[in-house]
Amino acid sequence: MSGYHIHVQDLTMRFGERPLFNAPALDFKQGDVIYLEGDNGTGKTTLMKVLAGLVKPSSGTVTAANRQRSFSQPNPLLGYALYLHQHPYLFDGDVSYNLKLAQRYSKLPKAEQLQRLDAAIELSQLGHLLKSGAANLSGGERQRLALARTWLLKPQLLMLDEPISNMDRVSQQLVFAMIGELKKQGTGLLLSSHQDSALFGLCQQRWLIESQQIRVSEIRQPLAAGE
Ligand SMILES: Nc1ncnc2c1ncn2[C@@H]1O[C@H](COP(=O)(O)OP(=O)(O)OP(=O)(O)O)[C@@H](O)[C@H]1O
Repeated sequence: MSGYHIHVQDLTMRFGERPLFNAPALDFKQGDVIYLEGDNGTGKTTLMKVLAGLVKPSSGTVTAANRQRSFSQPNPLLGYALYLHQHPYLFDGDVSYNLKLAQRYSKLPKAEQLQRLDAAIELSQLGHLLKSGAANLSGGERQRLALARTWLLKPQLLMLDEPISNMDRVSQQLVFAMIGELKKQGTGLLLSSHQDSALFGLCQQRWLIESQQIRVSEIRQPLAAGE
């Protein structure tokens, strides 16, 4: 396997006696844009946490390509695919502080970091709120800030949990545009939703959790004019 690639084999997940889902095989890699669909409580968040290495599956293997277990990194999945929670955690302090703190974790060259910071502020339309306390932001603004922070890191694999749920149209459009830009940059994206969403139009594959099975299917998008 070359590039970033998570491979899942013979996965089962249950909590106590209660089965949640199983999947014979799943692949999530750079360039993939996957729509993860399922009703409330079917296990979308849990699956993302399994792929992020935050939750151990009941059985099966989850492998991160080219990532070795080591003394300093006993769990090769941690930090491999970024996972953005539906209710993201923000740090005390203003918007600018939250962005700068994220930038510290960037491994990109300085010039690219600064370019991405400008782009993140522009795309998330947070320029007028840079000095506002993160705690005072609206729900949509919080989501935009969380995605802007993630954007700074230029992730190879990114999982977004219900990224446009409970947002007004303006925030939805901004987040949609940011996700579209990440797609153009080749970031592998796994986007969860419990309802029909405009995000479906960006995706090439669907993982549907239904009847405790994860079913994979290809999505054939209509060709845009000129294609
Ligand atoms: N640590 C846990 N222990 C026991 N049960 C859990 C645990 N985590 C999640 N669950 C249960 O597993 C089920 C799936 O939860 P999960 O959050 O993954 O679903 P979801 O598809 O993301 O739901 P939603 O669309 O409502 O966000 C839920 O019934 C939840 O209560």
